[in-house]
Amino acid sequence: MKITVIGSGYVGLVTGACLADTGNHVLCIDLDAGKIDRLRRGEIPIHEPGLDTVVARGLAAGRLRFSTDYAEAVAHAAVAFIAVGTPSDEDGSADLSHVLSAARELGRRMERDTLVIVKSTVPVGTSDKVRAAVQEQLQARGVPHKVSVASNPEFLKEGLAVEDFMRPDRIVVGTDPDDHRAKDIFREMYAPFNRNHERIFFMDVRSAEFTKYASNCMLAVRISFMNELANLADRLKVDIEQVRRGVGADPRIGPHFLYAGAGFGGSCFPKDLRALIHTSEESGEPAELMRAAQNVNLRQRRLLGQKIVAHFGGKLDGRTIALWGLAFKANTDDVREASSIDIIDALLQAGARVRAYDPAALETAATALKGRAGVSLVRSAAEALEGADALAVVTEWLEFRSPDFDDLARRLKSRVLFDGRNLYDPFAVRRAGLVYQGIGRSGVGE
Ligand SMILES: NC(=O)C1=CN([C@@H]2O[C@H](COP(=O)(O)OP(=O)(O)OC[C@H]3O[C@@H](n4cnc5c(N)ncnc54)[C@H](O)[C@@H]3O)[C@@H](O)[C@H]2O)C=CC1
Ligand SMILES: O=C(O)[C@H]1O[C@H](OP(=O)(O)OP(=O)(O)OC[C@H]2O[C@@H](n3ccc(=O)[nH]c3=O)[C@H](O)[C@@H]2O)[C@H](O)[C@@H](O)[C@@H]1O
Repeated sequence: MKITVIGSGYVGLVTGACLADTGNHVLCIDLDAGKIDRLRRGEIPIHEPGLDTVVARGLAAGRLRFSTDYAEAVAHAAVAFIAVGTPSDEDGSADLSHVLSAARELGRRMERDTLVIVKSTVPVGTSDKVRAAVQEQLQARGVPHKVSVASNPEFLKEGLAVEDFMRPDRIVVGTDPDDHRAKDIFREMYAPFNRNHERIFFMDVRSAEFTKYASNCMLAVRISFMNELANLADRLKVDIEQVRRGVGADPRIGPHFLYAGAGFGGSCFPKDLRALIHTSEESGEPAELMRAAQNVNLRQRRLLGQKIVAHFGGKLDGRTIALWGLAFKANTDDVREASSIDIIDALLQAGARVRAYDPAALETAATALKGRAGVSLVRSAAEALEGADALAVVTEWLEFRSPDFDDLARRLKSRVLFDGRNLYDPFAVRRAGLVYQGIGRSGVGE
């Protein structure tokens, strides 16, 4: 099948590369000429495990191509994904300008009936706006082509994007109920990923759009709930990690996504929560749970910084804090809405100097932290510890999982370890002579 993908970021690039890998001829386009130049050379502009191999295979086979040209995109295929960004607008709603601009560009050039698939995360009703935007252009040109619009939200996780796309737990597809041609295209396109033919959930377009927000917001609420329990556990001298295992053993609850920590970040949970709250309140429905989840998270992102400041009696003048992890989670270079930024701000405000290291996010963090004096971004975990009083671990990268605690105790002047992701055994840390502070673990081994 010939497929065009508009927007070559985390979602568009993974979608295009994986669909090329299963034999389709895919053209990915983007407005960012620098990004497209790098992709043409086989360079991957984001850190995403395994993506380089899939892109290289597609380029070598001639099934994956990159362009900045909408005319080429439209000429290439009668199936076009829109996978551009939908950032938060000032009022929290999803900014649809990129999506609608892509739709207009398509409409300006379409020369045949086309299926437009909205993959970006968009509020209920957006597919209708996309259809209207395309049709308006077609009418202006006086051409009779038919546009069919489907919703196919993406559920991949950064850091596991290729794996998630190749082995999805579900493929949600919203079409007009009688759009059999669109459904056939989806069945054919997703056949290689649709294990046992059980993975595609066809539904109406509005329900598909809503399913995406419902999923992300459900997970966000779950994490905030665990964080709230963790903060209570801290006061009650309970170990939230033992509680997590006990709670997660109930199959009605399940063990995944129950990790308390320094709060959730990234380009999606915070943004999608804001967007659904906006939709909810605009529709006259109070979004009480979602607002609470949002507030808990804003507090949680600041918590580790506050714990550090409190440990040193409210002032960090002359202190240096080592930070391991800047990305919002492991296996990505993404620092959008990462807790590390809130923590760094709290530390700087209290007068500290920060030495921060991340295996993949140094470049993105340098941009995000521009203008903040007092932060040094360093090239290794060991370098971050130089002259440091305490260590704060913010991202759960594999290379931070088993440090030599005796060595840490020798290097850290004040011998304190703040574990923002509950990675360590507090007994082992304390045996090495370090003070241990996790999230919801004050009762362990004291
Ligand atoms: N990042 C993630 O893990 C996931 C993101 N999503 C959703 O997918 C959408 C895209 O997200 P990301 O891939 O993370 O964004 P991104 O920011 O990495 O990529 C978006 C790309 O679209 C390009 N672009 C913007 N306007 C354009 C236009 N008019 N024509 C052509 N290209 C254009 C940008 O230059 C950029 O390269 C968002 O709605 C997001 O909520 C959904 C699931 C997972
Ligand atoms: O719409 C999206 O963009 C994507 O958003 C999330 O994926 P992602 O943001 O890549 O990362 P997650 O693994 O979900 O983690 C999000 C945040 O929650 C935090 N988290 C996660 C799990 C947990 O138990 N506790 C916890 O604090 C992570 O540290 C991270 O900051 C969803 O998991 C994907 O299904 C969805 O497609």
